Amino acid sequence: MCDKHTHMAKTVSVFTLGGTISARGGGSSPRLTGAQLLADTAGAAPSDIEVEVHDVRKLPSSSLAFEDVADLAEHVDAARAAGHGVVVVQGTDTLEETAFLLDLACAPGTPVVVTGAMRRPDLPGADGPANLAAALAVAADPGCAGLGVLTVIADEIHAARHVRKTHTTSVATFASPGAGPLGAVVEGRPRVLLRPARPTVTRPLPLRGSARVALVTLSLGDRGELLDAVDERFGGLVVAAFGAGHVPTWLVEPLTALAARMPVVLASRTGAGPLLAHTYRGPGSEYDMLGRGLVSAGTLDAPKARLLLYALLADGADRAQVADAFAALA
Ligand SMILES: NC(=O)C[C@H](N)C(=O)O
Repeated sequence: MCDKHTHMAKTVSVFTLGGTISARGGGSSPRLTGAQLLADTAGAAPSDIEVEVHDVRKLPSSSLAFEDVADLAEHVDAARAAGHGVVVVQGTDTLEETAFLLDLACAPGTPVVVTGAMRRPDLPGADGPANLAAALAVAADPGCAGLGVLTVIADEIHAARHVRKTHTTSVATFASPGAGPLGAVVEGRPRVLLRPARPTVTRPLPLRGSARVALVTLSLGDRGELLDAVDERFGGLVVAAFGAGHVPTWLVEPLTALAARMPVVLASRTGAGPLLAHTYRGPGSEYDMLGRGLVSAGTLDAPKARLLLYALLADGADRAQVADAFAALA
């Protein structure tokens, strides 16, 4: 339990990237700065910490790129090397992806928390100030270190590896289907109920290389035209397959051919639960496809599987290293 204020980190570094939390007027007025966001927490944040604010980007999170997160990871590493807790403030649309990339890229250290808001700061019931105050409380608490990168929204603490945006407008949009939250912020204090069984990666993966990884989500009647386009353009592929890892019989051969040329990761389009390994055995089943050289995404959803494959390939991983990294997370 990290529910005591007695061991607070003295300083928390806040890095802002943009998002709805700062989008006063929906983009018709200048974005709120990090300093303004902090002022709006109006005493709800812990009073016994120093906060350093750095406005790093001013973007909707749909326009964040790998380079932006690579820059951010360097800021985060530097802040943690100085012993600071870290809060990243950004849009919710890709919040889980930034959090997971930081989980892959940053060495273990002080707590790192990603937060944002669903309601603009000029709308009634704006959730940004409460989310930022709760995120600061978690980032300042050394008892919340060692949990991997976290998200804090609507008073829930989630692991980057499992959290997803699950609703277009609800302020309680973030959930960890199949895993559940790690804890909650109650009366301004973090309470951790669960700790991850293992770290997300054993070695931080730099995000500075480049790799092209496609994500193809299957749907009924897919004839495989997008798979044809993958071959020339990409160095890796994630297939978001049906259910527990199933593809149509007519895509078995095209996927097998692709898997002979590049790492192909088999994920589920359902967004929750593990990929199966041997429950179904017919053509196009998970057993069939994994036997044909596809790599199981395990419990990673398809977008996160794409990020892990990207980070591995950008780091120069070969096929065996890709398979090992996914197996280690399963
Ligand atoms: N709630 C939000 O922050 C959504 C916004 N479009 C973003 O991700 O930047």
